Amino acid sequence: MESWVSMPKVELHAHLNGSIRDSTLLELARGLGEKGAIVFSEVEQVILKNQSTVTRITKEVVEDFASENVVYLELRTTPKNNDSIGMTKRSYMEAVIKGLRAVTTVDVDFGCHEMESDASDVCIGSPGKKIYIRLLLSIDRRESTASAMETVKLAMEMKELGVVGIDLSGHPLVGEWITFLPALQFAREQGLSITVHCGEVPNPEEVQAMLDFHPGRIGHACFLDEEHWNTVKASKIPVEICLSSNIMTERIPSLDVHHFADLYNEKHPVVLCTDDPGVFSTSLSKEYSLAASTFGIGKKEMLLLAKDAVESIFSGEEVKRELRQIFDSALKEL
Ligand SMILES: CC(C)=CCNc1ncnc2c1ncn2[C@@H]1O[C@H](COP(=O)(O)O)[C@@H](O)[C@H]1O
Ligand SMILES: [Zn+2]
Repeated sequence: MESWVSMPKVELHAHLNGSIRDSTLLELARGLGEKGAIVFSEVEQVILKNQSTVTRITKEVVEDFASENVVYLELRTTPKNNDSIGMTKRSYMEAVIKGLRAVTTVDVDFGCHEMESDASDVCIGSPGKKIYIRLLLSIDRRESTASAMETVKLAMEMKELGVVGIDLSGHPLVGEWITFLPALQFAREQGLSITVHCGEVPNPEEVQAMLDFHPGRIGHACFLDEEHWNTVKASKIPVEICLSSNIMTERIPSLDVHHFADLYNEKHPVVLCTDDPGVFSTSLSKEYSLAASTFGIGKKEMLLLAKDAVESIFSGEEVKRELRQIFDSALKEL
């Protein structure tokens, strides 16, 4: 395990509230009583209680990813309104940003070089270990077009704080693509990148509509037919691969039939990700270890796979260049 932990890695598909530390989740969930299995809706209620919890969770999630040598993290979260406690989508996101600023174990770069003012306040920490954090704001499939649009507008206003894109997630059986399309189109026009949870359940019409939109990346891609795959491959849309998530949610019956193998063999851009490390008791290092042992991939090839993920990030050329250097030095040390 140790070599997978020490290997530099890029994480592009992690939901903030699916990444809560077990110990923190237990502490927060204690109030839920002895109910056994913890379900998202209940956890969400606990999280929604106050913004200092959001700040704490964010700080810990970033520190946990940094501790396993994730050097670039695109963290996604759904901005939430909760009238009863005076939480707005904006104040929720402010609590997230506060959490990024509270990180102490590692230097956090969240795009502060793009800040027009107050740069010294944003760029904190001491020289040494560094993690790039960029944010994706998620639209939940339960949301209306207006609510989705509100999230996109918030994302635009937060570009200077490291927001680089929009994600579409939530229960795959809820909501219609047509509801989210106007907001996603608007996001693209405004220069935001887009990733969508695509084909988590069989829904060929929606998968086709998503691919016609040509998102910057797609997540999961468990239920794509041959024609869909031809489109994905021809247009080189990178696929966020979440092995443990797909197995534990029974989207894929077993790892040996997972589409990762075909995509990897065809040199299609794939990025290993955790999805919800807290929910699926995993980590990015564990996902690397799992992929290596299941598909018989050696250390060097895994490091090259991690390096290739750099080409699929939503940050610009400057960040990519710096990340490539990190991987090149790691490759030299192998
Ligand atoms: C059953 C399960 C966990 C499946 C994993 N696959 C997923 N598919 C779609 N949306 C998801 C998934 N995991 C997390 N999310 C989204 O991420 C949210 C939690 O993170 P956040 O509150 O956005 O910070 C969930 O409420 C849900 O909207
Ligand atoms: Zn996901």
